[in-house]
Amino acid sequence: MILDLDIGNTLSKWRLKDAESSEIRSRGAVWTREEWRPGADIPDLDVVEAVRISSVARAAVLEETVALLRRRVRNVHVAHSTQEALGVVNGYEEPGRLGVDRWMGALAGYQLAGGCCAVDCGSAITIDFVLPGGQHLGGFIIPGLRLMKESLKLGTRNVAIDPESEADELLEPGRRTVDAVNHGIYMAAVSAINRIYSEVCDQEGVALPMLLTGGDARVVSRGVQVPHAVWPDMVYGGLEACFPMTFAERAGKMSGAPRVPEPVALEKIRAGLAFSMLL
Ligand SMILES: Nc1ncnc2c1ncn2[C@@H]1O[C@H](COP(=O)(O)OP(=O)(O)O)[C@@H](O)[C@H]1O
Ligand SMILES: CC(C)(COP(=O)(O)O)[C@@H](O)C(=O)NCCC(=O)O
Ligand SMILES: [K+]
Repeated sequence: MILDLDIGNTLSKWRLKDAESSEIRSRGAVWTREEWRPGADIPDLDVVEAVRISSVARAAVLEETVALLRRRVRNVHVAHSTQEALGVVNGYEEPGRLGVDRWMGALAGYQLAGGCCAVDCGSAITIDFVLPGGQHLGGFIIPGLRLMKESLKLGTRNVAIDPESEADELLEPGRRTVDAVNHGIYMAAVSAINRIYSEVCDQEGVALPMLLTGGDARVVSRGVQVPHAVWPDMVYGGLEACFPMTFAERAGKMSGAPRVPEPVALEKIRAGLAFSMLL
């Protein structure tokens, strides 16, 4: 079995993948803050022959996790943000400082769609752009939904936005604190994503397919007007592309990859921008 780890600032997600069939056997998540201890809903390492890790947590957490795993597993691969990989050139002045989860998302998005806009709705919401030729432009970072809520200190932190609630419901003025907060942070997130996407596509003269991932992707997806696809395993896709092990991965196939969304015409994006400028 292959154990893939996506260690974020809130949750450490893991996924067990069958090395022969490429089938995903199980998955789970534990809070990143706590030590990464066996038994706490993580898989039995005896069945694991290789581990692939994307981590943005503190170096100490990663070192501890790698040390623990190396005692039990032969192959442990740790992903890093590099100057270039798989045809993508890192747009950061200091490539190593780009969050590894963002780099994994950019690589997976490029392998799937070529040029793309990769949005990861986690502790932070990150929005990255890769041009059709593989040039990563850098991106934008805004607080994630939970962080925005916590910053308000209005005691609404644990009241998540109901992923099943109607999108237009979230456009209504809130008549209770929790609704005022949830509608506000939802609009902040989706408005930023819609506008940033349009501005960058306008600047670069290309309409890019958008791929959405992260724990809040389902909620945010409902408000994103840009044609997009939700790919929960996009960060894992970057690990599969960087460290291909199964037959399917060697053929460039990434688990759970969605059909590439058809962007709207650039003219339409530009018209939308012009109109929003008039408001
Ligand atoms: N089981 C969960 N526990 C905590 N947050 C969750 C959970 N499921 C979804 N979320 C939402 O997803 C976000 C964390 O998503 P994730 O992409 O895992 O973050 P990160 O990669 O930054 O750790 C939280 O901000 C929260 O809004
Ligand atoms: C921006 C992030 C905190 C997002 O991480 P996440 O929301 O997945 O926990 C992470 O990508 C990170 O630590 N980046 C390093 C700084 C940068 O990308 O510029
Ligand atoms: K993430």
